[in-house]
Amino acid sequence: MQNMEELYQMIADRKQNPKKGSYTDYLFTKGLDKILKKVGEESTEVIVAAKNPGDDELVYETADLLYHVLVLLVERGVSFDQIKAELAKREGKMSDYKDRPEIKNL
Ligand SMILES: N=c1c2ncn([C@@H]3O[C@H](COP(=O)(O)OP(=O)(O)OP(=O)(O)O)[C@@H](O)[C@H]3O)c2ncn1[C@@H]1O[C@H](COP(=O)(O)O)[C@@H](O)[C@H]1O
Repeated sequence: MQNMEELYQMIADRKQNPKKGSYTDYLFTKGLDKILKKVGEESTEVIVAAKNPGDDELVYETADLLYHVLVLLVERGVSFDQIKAELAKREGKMSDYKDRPEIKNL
């Protein structure tokens, strides 16, 4: 069982120590534009899956999207701790969302 942080570390390790034949290595070799294209494709697939009945396709496509987002973060040098810190900052602060100016102006 792999949690998100472990998967991030595995992907980061692939970048540091490329493994021939690895799909992750293939993405890093292709570069940022290819990774962004995959994130875009996988996002669309999640949307389509969510509109279809049943959970299996949605679960599968969400796992694909999360993996590709983690590859993107590693490629851009954003650490998993940065994401955790951002989420932690929001903890307990988002319940008054209706008072936030950017929401009011929608
Ligand atoms: N979690 C994933 C994971 N999720 C999805 N994928 C790959 O993402 C690809 C998505 O499928 P697509 O059909 O959209 O893409 P494709 O046609 O294969 O590729 P493109 O030609 O579109 O680039 C598949 O090849 C999947 O194998 C993943 N590949 C690797 N991992 C994990 O990443 C870690 C490193 O794995 P390696 O890449 O094998 O080193 C391991 O822990 C793996 O479990």
